[in-house]
Formats: sequence, structure tokens, C-alpha cells
Amino acid sequence: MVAEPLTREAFAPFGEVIEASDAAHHFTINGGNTERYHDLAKIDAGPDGRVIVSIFRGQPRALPFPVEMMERHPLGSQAFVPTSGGPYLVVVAPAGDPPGAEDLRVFLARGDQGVNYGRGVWHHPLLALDGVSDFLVIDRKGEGPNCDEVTLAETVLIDVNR
Ligand SMILES: NC(=O)N[C@@H](O)C(=O)O
Ligand code: NI
Repeated sequence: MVAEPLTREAFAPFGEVIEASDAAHHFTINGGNTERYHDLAKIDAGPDGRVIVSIFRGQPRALPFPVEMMERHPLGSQAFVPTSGGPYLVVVAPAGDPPGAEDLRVFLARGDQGVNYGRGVWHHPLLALDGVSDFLVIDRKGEGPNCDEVTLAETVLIDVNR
């Protein structure tokens, strides 16, 4: 599978794209100095969880990459915002039954785009490209198992057309 460009419309079934886009609700603050891109993602820690902020430092993945498993967080959302400026891959499938190869969507995210996976949305763990990459990660801390993993019946090779 070749990655498609990440857009808020294409990603809508899986969550939100976090970017300073004119399509977002934005307005000027701080006496004209600053533009606020407002309320970009539905952060969900559930009724008994707490929202936490972490940094993931990901090693670059080699392409083409074999997707052999997917995971989901049934108790909360998970957001990744790149802070190193490089691109990364986002592999997702709709929340619900464990995905098959035919359910996957693969997106190429720019270094100025973040993503928020909605609660229960299947995704592959971090897929940094080009170099060691840091990401601000906003997700849930709390009781209960919050990471289900599934092995795909068939491996899916993903790549990028650049
Ligand atoms: N396990 C963990 O914290 N990371 C994954 O959830 C991921 O999506 O990278
Ligand atoms: Ni995750």
C-alpha cells in the first residue's frame, strides 16, 4: 500500500488532524501578536482517567515497512504531535472488530501535522521516517487495560511515493 496525503477530511473517520490550517477555527489573540487555532482535537481520558503529556522519541523505520500488527486504546484517545519537523506514517483502521488488511488506511503526515486517534481506533505504533523524531503524545493514564493488540492475518507492506 502506498501512503495517501493526510487531510482532515480523509482522517475524519479515525480522529482529528492537529494543524494550523485555515480550515480550523482560528482567531487572533494577544493584541494581534498571536493566532489561536482553537480546540483541534477531542482528547478523551474516559470518566476515570487523567490526561497526560509525554514525549516519544521514535527511531526511523525503513521502507517499505511490513505492518504485521495493530493496536487500539479502548479507554481513551491518543494524540501525536511531531516536534522534530519530519514526516511520519499513520496506519489506521476503524474502531470495532479487529481489522483485516483490507481495512487499513495509510497516510503520510507532514512534520507540521499531528493526529489524534479516537478512543478504540486501530492504529500501528509510531512510524517515524527520515531520522530520530520526537513527538508530544497526549493520552490517558488510569486504571484498566488500555492497549489491545492484534496480529494481522496477512502482512501489509506500506511505502511512500515521494
Ligand atoms: N504503547 C504506546 O504507548 N505507544 C503506542 O500506543 C503508539 O501508538 O505508539
Ligand atoms: Ni497507540
